[in-house]
Amino acid sequence: MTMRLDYLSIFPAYFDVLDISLLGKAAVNGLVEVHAHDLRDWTHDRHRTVDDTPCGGGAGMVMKPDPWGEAFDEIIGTEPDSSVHVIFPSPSGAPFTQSAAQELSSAVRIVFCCGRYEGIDHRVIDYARSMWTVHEVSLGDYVLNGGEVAALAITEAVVRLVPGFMGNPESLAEESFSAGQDGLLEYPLFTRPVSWRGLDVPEVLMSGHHGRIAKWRRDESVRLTCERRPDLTDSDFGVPH
Ligand SMILES: COC(=O)COc1cccc(COC(=O)c2cn[nH]c2)c1
Repeated sequence: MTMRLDYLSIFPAYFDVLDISLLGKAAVNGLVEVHAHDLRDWTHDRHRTVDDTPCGGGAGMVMKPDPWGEAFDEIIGTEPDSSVHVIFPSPSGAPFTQSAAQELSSAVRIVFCCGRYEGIDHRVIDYARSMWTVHEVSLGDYVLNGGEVAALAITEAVVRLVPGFMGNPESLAEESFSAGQDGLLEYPLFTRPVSWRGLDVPEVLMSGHHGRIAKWRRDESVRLTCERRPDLTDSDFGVPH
């Protein structure tokens, strides 16, 4: 099953990068197909205008609804279809999580709508919700100039989970935030040389004692998670079970 990814943006060249890197292979072996579109192709004035001043006043500009609607008609269609996932990266979206990436990895079609300026006319989102499955998602509590970088990040998080994409699916199981890690942060990783610039690999990892190694890794994951991400620990988390 091929996953079709569409990107609507006034800077479609952001997505040229998807033709190389990890995604290039997926595109080549038919797992994923990528289509980037210039929103200005659906404007009709000489200046190819996509923005206007906000109703009710305020600073900055808002993206007009008309180009989005016409682009939707052509790219997605005019009939409702809940199997199409439309993603609006936005500072006011719901936090994007690994479980959201996991769910989206089984989608047949994902359309990324990259906002710029202060944002997109809200009726575009309302219209999209009446037609498709819409996700307004935030990557974090900071503001970017547009949704393109967020769309690339979400794409990578999703496509690497598509069955058949990753060479070694086992490596997915042990990552941070994956179920296999019980929602803990990943433990520190080491490889050869055993001694490097006066810094040594922890002895336990060279002991060949798998029970002790597993315990060291679990303890490190717990320590790191408590230190860096208290939000990920539930109330009695800190108490060893
Ligand atoms: C309905 O959606 C919109 O109107 C989106 O509008 C905008 C406006 C400016 C910037 C962005 C890009 O997203 C972020 O900055 C972002 C995402 N995660 N954390 C920061 C999107």
